[in-house]
Amino acid sequence: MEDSKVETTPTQQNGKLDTTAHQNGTVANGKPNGDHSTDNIEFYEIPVIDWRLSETDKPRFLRELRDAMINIGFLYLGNPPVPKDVIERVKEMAPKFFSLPPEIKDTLHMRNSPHFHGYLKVDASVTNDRGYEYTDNREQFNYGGDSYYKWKEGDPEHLKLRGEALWPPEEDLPGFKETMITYYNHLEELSFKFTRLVSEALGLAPDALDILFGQDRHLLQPRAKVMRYPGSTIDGKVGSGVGAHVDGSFLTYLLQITDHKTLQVKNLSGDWIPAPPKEDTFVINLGKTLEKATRRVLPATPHRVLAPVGPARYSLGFFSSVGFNVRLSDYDFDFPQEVLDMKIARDKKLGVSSEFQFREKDHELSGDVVLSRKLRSHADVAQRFYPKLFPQYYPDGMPEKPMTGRREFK
Ligand SMILES: O=C(O)CCC(=O)C(=O)O
Ligand SMILES: [Fe+2]
Repeated sequence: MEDSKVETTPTQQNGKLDTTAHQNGTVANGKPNGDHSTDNIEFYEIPVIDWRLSETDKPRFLRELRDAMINIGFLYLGNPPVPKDVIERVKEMAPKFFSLPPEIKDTLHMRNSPHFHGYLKVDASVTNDRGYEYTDNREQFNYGGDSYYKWKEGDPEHLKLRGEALWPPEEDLPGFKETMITYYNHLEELSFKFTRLVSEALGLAPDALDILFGQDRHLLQPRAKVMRYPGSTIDGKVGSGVGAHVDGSFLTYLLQITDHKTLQVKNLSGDWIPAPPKEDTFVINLGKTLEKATRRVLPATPHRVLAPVGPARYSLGFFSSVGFNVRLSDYDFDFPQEVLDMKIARDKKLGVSSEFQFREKDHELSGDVVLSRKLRSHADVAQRFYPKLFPQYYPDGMPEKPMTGRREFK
């Protein structure tokens, strides 16, 4: 989506990839040579915040969380409260999806899901990132939980967004559905707990942000996605897994399944920093929905994945989001001056204005905003399941080629 695309300005140290290191499955460390500031703003490493501190030393946990969120936008959550065996099982199971025969994956294609769940093939879109032409390259399996609102005639169209995922037949991948849903349920639980800590870290009451979720968990829009990035070079160029983007989510919880060090995040100084997998952690990043809900106290952070050269990389994302009926512009949280001062200091250092302006669509129901992004990205689903809306989005009919070059918003 256009508004998730990231304009990048080449700088000396982020201008070129170290392709030698990349061949080995690693990328150049974004650190410039020589001295550099290690303060929170020009960060060169993403902090690990240990979940256990939230029980043993909560003030420290909240302070670390606040600093990471306001000044960085990315963090590792160490020792998250998800049973280790659940994580081990999902790491083993998730990649198996992609070894299913192509005809089975085809029956599970997203074009068969009114809820935008299911399989998407390698996307050959090209992202023009920093003047380099990268070819995006990944397969995905999108899914949701097993409890959801059931759409009925007369309901708003956006309520169709949440519904049953497309699962492979049990005999073809025994245990897959159960493993993926168990993981999803744990992540959903974590996302509620973690959001309360985010609220406290920002100096609000623990339940202040809950209002964005409403009362009914069936009317929320979280999603999960398993990703496979095949090793690639195209015409001698380094391939891209997914080009620079920010997530549309509230918060994203990422499990890096393989050892590749090809996830990179962009720091506030404009440098690309590696976010390598770390044992017993999730990478957490802030999405555009949270950025808007906090009027950019918490900015969404650009990131990208380079394609590995060699064995495929696998990852699993959980994207939390707000209720269908929430209008982001309705909320103006009362942050303490200390937090606002941090935001102002950050913006000053970055040379950007601290003024925040909503766009027109932020006054719409969040369900409609999300549906609109999805319809734009998936003309085939729009045509089949949203015939009333299709002509509005595609006045010239079905586009000849699938939409490419778009970054999908979760
Ligand atoms: O695969 C990853 O590590 C990150 C994927 C990502 O950024 C996304 O799907 O939004
Ligand atoms: Fe992302």
